[in-house]
Amino acid sequence: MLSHGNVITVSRGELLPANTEVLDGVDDLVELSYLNAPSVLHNLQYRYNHDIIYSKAGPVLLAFNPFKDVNIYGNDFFTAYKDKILDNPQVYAVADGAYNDMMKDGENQSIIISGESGSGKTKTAKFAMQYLASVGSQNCEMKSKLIQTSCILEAFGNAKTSRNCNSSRFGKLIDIHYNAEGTISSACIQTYLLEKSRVSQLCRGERSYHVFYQICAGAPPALKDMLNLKMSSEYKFLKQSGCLKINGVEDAHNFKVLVDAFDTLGISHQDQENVFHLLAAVLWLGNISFAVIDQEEHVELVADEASRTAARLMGCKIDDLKVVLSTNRIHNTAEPLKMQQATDKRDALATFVYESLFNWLMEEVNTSLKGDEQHTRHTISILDTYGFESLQEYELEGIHWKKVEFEDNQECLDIFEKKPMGLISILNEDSNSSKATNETFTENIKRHLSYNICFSCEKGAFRVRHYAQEVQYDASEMLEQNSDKLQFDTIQLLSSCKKPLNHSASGLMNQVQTTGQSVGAKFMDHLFKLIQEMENSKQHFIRCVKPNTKKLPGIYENDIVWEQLKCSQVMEIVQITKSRYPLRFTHQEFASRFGCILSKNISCMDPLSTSVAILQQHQIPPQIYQVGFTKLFFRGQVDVLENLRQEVLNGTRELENRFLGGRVLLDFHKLKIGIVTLQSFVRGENARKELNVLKKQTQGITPSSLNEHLTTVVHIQSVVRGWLARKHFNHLQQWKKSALDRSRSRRRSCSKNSDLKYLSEENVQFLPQNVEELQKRVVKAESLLSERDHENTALREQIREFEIRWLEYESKMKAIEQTWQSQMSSLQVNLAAAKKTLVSGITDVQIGRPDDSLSPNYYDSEDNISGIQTPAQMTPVRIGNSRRESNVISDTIDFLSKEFEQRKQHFDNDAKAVVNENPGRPPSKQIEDYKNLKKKFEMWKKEYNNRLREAKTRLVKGVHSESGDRQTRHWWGKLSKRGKERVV
Ligand SMILES: Nc1ncnc2c1ncn2[C@@H]1O[C@H](COP(=O)(O)OP(=O)(O)OP(=O)(O)O)[C@@H](O)[C@H]1O
Repeated sequence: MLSHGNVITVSRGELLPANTEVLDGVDDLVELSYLNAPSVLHNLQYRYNHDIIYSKAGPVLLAFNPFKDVNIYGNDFFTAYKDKILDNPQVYAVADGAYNDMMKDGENQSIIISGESGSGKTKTAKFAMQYLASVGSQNCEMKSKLIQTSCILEAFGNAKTSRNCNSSRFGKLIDIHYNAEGTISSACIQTYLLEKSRVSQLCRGERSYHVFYQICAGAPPALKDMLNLKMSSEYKFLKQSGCLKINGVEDAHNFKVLVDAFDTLGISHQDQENVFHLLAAVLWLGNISFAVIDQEEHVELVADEASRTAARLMGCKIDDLKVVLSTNRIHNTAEPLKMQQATDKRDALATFVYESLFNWLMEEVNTSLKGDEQHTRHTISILDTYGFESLQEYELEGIHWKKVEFEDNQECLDIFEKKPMGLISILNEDSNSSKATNETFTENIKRHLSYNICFSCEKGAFRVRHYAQEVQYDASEMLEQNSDKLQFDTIQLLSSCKKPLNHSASGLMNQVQTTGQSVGAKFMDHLFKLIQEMENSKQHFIRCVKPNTKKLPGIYENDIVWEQLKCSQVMEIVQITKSRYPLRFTHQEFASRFGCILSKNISCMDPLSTSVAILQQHQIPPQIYQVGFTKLFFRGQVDVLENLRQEVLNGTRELENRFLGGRVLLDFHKLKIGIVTLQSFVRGENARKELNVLKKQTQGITPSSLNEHLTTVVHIQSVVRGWLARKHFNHLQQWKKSALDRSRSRRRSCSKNSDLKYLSEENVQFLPQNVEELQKRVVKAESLLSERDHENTALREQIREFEIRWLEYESKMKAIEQTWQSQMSSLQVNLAAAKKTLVSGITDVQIGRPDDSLSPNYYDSEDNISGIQTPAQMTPVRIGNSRRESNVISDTIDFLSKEFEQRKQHFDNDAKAVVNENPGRPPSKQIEDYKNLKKKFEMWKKEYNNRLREAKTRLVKGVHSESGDRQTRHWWGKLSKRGKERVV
């Protein structure tokens, strides 16, 4: 049954009363009127069944693990909480509260997440981190890096346990640093106490670190070849627990996600390769086996695939590995090891390599998260450890309060941390002593701790009664486990390895060796540093609760939940919150914060009086606050005061803005006036300079000469104007005159029409009115004139073209004429020659000179080239026939000769006429005339040639006998020869 008292208890499986109060919409357990275990549990169950996984227990956020995806995260919810649209309990609300407090109060903040394994701490921390990364992320790169770190941390630091398939096997503190504007400047992740024994030892059904299974399943073939990587079932370290897979988890896919995260964080491919080498080396180290070599069961490393591959991947010689793992070097002598010792040494080496790798990776992650650290102002830390609250304060301050007793854990804590003889101190001392054994250690703790009521000791073990329950510890291996030392030869081996990460590992190892810190000492060191950090920040608590052990959604096990609430003392916290004064200010703080809303002048008042005066002036009910000696205590936020302060601040800001605005305006006007004055000075100066330049330029010009110039200009203007006026006048006169003439002539022709007289007079009178008309005409005439001008220009251009062509034609005609002339002269020559021959022939006939040289072929065929042919109408006459016939031939020749002269004259005249008499005739027409003339000439020439040939025949046949033949032949032969040489 339930019982109330100092400690609230509920027995396992007990049913809750049916009438327990359930308040729909009550987010905070503090609001419950019946604050007892059943009502608390009933309300939480009700909420859980309605998928409301977050509730408040005073200052603590209770987060129930839903074991399923609930749609309350992501961008929309982020915005809703950021913009205060939603304010119900949620991890985003806590993160937002921390961020706002940091910005408002300028204080570091911490979110402390606690809960048992599998309750959802890692998930909750991830959501908080995502919110804080987004709210302060103008730096998107930093945001994605921060989010990607979870993936690396989980791969290397999480494993499947019996309680949680993704259990974090290390503690972590995530520090997110912000600048004054609230933007992330950098981040840092500190990790604590990795469970390194998990590398070599696994409980049944559990797994080693996820990354081993991921690399075996997801490494690409080339990488697998390089590392000689097998399936996870081939490695002793992995297969020993009989669990290689997790339902619903894709190891191969997660390997790709891991590599992406490495890339996002800027871890080089070479470093990634080194990391994979060492992971494979750890797996192959686990497969190294030993063979017994003597009677005393000493062993030696077997040089097989496992040892060879492990040595290769670590970058050391297999012989060195063999010596280190098979012997212990003590004072320059190598002592052979037995099977267990050799196996332990091998496991220690593998474990150490993995731990060093983990630490190196964290350093790399932090290097990548380093940003603009110079501008860091404040930090929000996310931690998974529970905080503490001091209640002694109320008494010291003289505050009246209803004391809530809750079980003090100090006795239990003393067992571990009390100095000089707490468990950790004794453990450290004995670990450093060469004489200490497990037995002496057990004796020691029994002697020093038996006084503590929470401690009891048995043979080889001891028991501690913790707040939740009693735990038995096995003391037999504590000394060994507490020592973190590697043997010297192992360190030497690691230092000789070629893989760069091994060097950093050995560097880390040296550090451990020199500081000589044991596991316990390191733990305490970390713990105290953490507490210090938390104490210097404002804390926000999240308690994760696991609703069932089956890890299934929708199942709410009251006793499991109750145990967790009990262990975290949730009921006490709620009761304390209800009865306490969580909000407190020193009098100085309160007076300086709210002094602005006090109407009195506070300059001469002390802080306490000011605080009291503020409370009184604003009638704050005394039941919600108490005045201590140095501080004021409030049950909650004093909204009235906060709102008033905000109003005053807003008013002041407004006033300040206006004042500043007014000042800026004033300054602006002053500046403007100054600028205008300056501009006028500059313009004046420029004008003066220009004037000086002008003065210099016009130095030679005196005012009198200027006047003369002016007079001359005016005179010219008046002359021009006069001339224009006269011209216009003359024009008008002429027009008038011509109009009168026209009217007179019309009058004469129509004398009957007496009106014409008046009409002309009218016209004359009408003239001035027609000026406009005239002007129009003038404009028209001008435009016509300009048109004509254009036409003229075009015509001129045409004429020029014609002239050019004319010159061309002229030269052609001259050439034709020359040809003509030459043809004519050739004909003339022929004719003359014919004449001469004829005369001499006649003479020869008359004196009877014989000539045998006349050949029957005496005449050449028609001379086609020269066009010279035998004269036509020349009737051949036999010499000696008659005198009359020779006269006829002579007449014919004369006639031909005359005709030739006449024709020549005609053709010459015609040719000249074509060129000279009609120069306006287009050249093409002239060419045509020429062609016609030429045709005529050709026709005449042909006909003339026929006649000439005829005359010649007659001459040859009739008149010339033998002697004439020789002469003619001589003439024709010459003519023919010449004709061939001539070119027509
Ligand atoms: N808010 C949540 N929404 C959905 N599932 C959740 C939530 N919180 C926890 N879980 C589920 O519970 C599992 C365990 O959660 P988580 O790993 O965060 O527990 P833990 O407290 O960190 O455990 P450990 O201490 O062993 O690391 C998660 O893998 C996830 O399946």
